[in-house]
Amino acid sequence: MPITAKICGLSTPETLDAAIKGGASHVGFVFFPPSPRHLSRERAAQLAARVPDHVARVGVFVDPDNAQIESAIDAGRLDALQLHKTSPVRVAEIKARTGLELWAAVAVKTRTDLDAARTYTAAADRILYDAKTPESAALPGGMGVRFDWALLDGFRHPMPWALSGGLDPDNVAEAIRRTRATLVDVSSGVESAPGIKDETKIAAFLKAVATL
Ligand SMILES: O=C(O)c1ccccc1N[C@@H]1O[C@H](COP(=O)(O)O)[C@@H](O)[C@H]1O
Repeated sequence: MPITAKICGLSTPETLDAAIKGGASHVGFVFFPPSPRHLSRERAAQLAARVPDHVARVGVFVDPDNAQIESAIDAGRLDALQLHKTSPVRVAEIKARTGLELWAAVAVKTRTDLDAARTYTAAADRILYDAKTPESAALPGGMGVRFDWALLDGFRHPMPWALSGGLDPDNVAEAIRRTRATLVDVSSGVESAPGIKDETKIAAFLKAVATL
């Protein structure tokens, strides 16, 4: 099965184009004001217009309300929604309202954390295993925190899934070999500073994925 990749937190035409040119299957637009990657609706609309049909636009949210979601879907022409810190009931409501592909982020630090994946079976289309960030952290993701990939050994995934959390051009091949992920997601690992994507790192990440 080909390995695919999402480059998340894109905010400029140049870095978006680098992700598309490098072969990303998905591009991520963050709609969460505390994030250095947060996009205004205007900026999202400008970027969305550059994305060809074969690349999916994923909106990233943290327990959003309906108005936030609806304006972002319109502006970013979103194909899928990635929801962090959002309950299974709320994910199901959002699925019913939007009809879009829904990704439920599951924050992982211990094996027990994986149990949450099963609570989304009726609501989400994909689980995104992400590293749990510290309680005091400003963001639930996008901080380059990695979890122990061995926690996924022998775990029966209840639905399609993707791997994220602390991936970068140097470790993504090992992560894929270790976990057998077929979709990987990166944000800070292809940046030169928080919120500043690096075209060279994006290309290196996608090359590392493509050579597997
Ligand atoms: O990137 C953000 O700013 C962000 C904000 C709020 C929720 C999630 C966010 N990013 C997601 O976090 C994971 C892991 O990121 P990293 O590669 O460890 O930096 C990724 O799925 C991003 O989409």
